[in-house]
Amino acid sequence: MTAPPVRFSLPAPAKLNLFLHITGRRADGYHELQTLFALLDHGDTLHFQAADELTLSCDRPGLPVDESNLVLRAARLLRDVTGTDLGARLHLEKRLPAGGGVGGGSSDAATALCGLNHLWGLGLDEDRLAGLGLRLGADVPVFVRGRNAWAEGVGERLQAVELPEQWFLVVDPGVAVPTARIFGDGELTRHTPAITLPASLGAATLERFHNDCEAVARRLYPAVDNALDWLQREAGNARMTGTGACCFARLAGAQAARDLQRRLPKNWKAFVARSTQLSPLHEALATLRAQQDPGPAFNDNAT
Ligand SMILES: C[C@](O)(CO)[C@H](O)COP(=O)(O)OP(=O)(O)OC[C@H]1O[C@@H](n2ccc(N)nc2=O)[C@H](O)[C@@H]1O
Ligand SMILES: Nc1ncnc2c1ncn2[C@@H]1O[C@H](COP(=O)(O)OP(=O)(O)OP(=O)(O)O)[C@@H](O)[C@H]1O
Repeated sequence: MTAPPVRFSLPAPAKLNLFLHITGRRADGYHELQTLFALLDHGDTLHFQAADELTLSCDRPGLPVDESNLVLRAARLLRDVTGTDLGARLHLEKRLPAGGGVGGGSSDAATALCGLNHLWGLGLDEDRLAGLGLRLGADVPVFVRGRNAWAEGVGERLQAVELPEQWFLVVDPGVAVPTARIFGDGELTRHTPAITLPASLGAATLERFHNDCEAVARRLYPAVDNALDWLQREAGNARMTGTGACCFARLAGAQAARDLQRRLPKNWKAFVARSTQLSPLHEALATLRAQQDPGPAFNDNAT
């Protein structure tokens, strides 16, 4: 009799950049940033199953499942650095918009790294996984670490922060914004003065900060311009995340966010999400590990 195949599913949550300041540009062209990452309770799901081969499928037609997909790139990287030849059948349930600034591809990559580390029993620690993640993209480490974070450098210098639980309506303007297109634009503001991490990260503080990529994205993508204008009119505090395209507003609670979602103009897409202290990925990983933990040894001397 053969053992049942090992399988499990893990979330790949979205992020928002609550603000994003560009403070300079390095000699290699990469931009120096200061940003605040909030992890959300909404995202993709990656399904894992032990297998001889390494394969990926996805429920969203059009999203490549070849070597360009960050999930497979993460898996190959893990195989290369550890020398393992184990395989996995991976299936990606895609909810997040690609090129949406909510970190979809990066989060999928982080979930692949953490999930395969577990499936293959590699035992790599968080620092090692975050280091591998950075080789795949600037946004991958924050998802590997799984905490809301203040980020500096090109986004790789992370400091975990406590954020108040907040509800958001995130509008997807339906356009994919290539990150490099925004960072390559001649009109991008690259000299916002550096700030120190504010002592309080409540709504009033955050409203003093902005996203330097917004002006360029508004100019290049009218759908982003419309989404920001609508959110600002309806809710105030409208902001774009990352290099776009998604835009969001902070609402007083779940009900207020859902009410606003119902008032969206026809054919617009949006999702309601809550920021979480610990990434849903890490909660799920802890549950997986607990299921495998045999528990404390039986004590023969107990009365
Ligand atoms: C804008 C953010 O989303 C903020 O969270 C990230 O910094 C972008 O992270 P990402 O999508 O993982 O970006 P990467 O795949 O690393 O980089 C895509 C391209 O964006 C440009 N890029 C990226 C990050 C950065 N700090 N400066 C840059 O100039 C580079 O041209 C790079 O080739
Ligand atoms: N698993 C994946 N999911 C989505 N896009 C992927 C994936 N793997 C590779 N890509 C490619 O990455 C590009 C950007 O996708 P992604 O969803 O990460 O953008 P983003 O949300 O703007 O990211 P960020 O917020 O990190 O800038 C797309 O052009 C897509 O083809």
